[in-house]
Amino acid sequence: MIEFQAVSKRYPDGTVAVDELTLTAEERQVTVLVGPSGCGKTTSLRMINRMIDASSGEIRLAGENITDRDPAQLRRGIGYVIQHAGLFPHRSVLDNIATVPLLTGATRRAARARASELLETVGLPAELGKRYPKQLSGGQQQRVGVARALAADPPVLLMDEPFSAVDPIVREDLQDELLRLQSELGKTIVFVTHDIDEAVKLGDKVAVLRVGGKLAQFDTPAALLAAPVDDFVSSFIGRDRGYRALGFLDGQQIPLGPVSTVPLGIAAAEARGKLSRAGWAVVVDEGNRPLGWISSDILAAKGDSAIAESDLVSGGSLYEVDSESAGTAGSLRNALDAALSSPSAWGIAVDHSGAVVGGVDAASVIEALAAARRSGEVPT
Ligand SMILES: Nc1ncnc2c1ncn2[C@@H]1O[C@H](COP(=O)(O)OP(=O)(O)OP(=O)(O)O)[C@@H](O)[C@H]1O
Repeated sequence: MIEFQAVSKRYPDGTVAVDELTLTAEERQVTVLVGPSGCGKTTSLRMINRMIDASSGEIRLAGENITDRDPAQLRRGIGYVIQHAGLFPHRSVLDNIATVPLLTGATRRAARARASELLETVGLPAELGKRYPKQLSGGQQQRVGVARALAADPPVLLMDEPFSAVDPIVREDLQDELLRLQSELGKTIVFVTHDIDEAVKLGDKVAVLRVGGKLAQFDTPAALLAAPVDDFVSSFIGRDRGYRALGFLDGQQIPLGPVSTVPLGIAAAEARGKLSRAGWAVVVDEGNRPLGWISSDILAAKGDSAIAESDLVSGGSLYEVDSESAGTAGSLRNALDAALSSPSAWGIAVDHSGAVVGGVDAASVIEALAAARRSGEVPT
């Protein structure tokens, strides 16, 4: 656990970068510091490993004031990942990852073995170990940066805009990977970003800072989206917050309705009798997994021939009712998106094997939201 108690940082030129910051980053959780440029995020992060010393206040790590610790020894328990990975350009990937174990007395062989293991942990193929950083993509370099920070198995990980320099798709992959890693490793992570979407996706708790280094709000992502404390926070959170807040509400209370399904290859005449009242059916494979939609109009044009894949209208997103993956799967947002993106306006609900278990429409998602509000599950 990392506790900031009334911590301030005033630089020699008089700039107050952090002003009386008080917050606790809980053990084994991801705490995100987010806010506009210059609000003191990096300064706050670097005070934790004493790359910057606070001007006043106290930071306690596992109950101990960090100023009582030797900075070098303190940093051995704290991994640090930065934008552009900060890799040594003239060392191979494996040697980059092995840096800290070598410094702390591991043999070359043990350090390299640990480095290979970590390459796999962060999802990189072993053969990349021999390359130099510039021979990797930006996303791969960031993964190596994470592996290097994990090499000494530190309980605490500080991450300063680690994914900002990569394109949005790679960035999402890296975020998903971090969530997966975190569910296995359970580090105490403090993560800095200026991107509110990244903050609410990754954070167990999110601290929104305003310029001048003042804490505006410290809350769970769900509470932040549902009830921003003031205009600054709500404008920083931005558009669509009502929709994004649905991502934190479990869809389990939505009643699933029946969905008409027909197997691929069935004769059009037979399928006609199985359409829903609105004139649609989901075509499924032998595992009852959805392949696409068929409508009365399409069937009318088919006469008596069998339904082929080329006849299908592609479906929208799927509502994954019992997904264990990180992210918004299984949430009201997932359900609403499935309904809104479906050609029939009826979202397909699937189980963990991808098989159809029912359908969901937008109205029942809205009703589930209203029920969550009545029960106080949604902060107001
Ligand atoms: N060494 C320094 N001397 C004087 N002022 C500094 C110094 N380092 C940072 N600052 C100022 O302190 C404030 C906070 O800087 P910091 O880098 O912590 O912000 P940040 O929120 O991480 O910003 P960004 O998102 O742009 O990286 C800014 O006004 C910055 O200009």
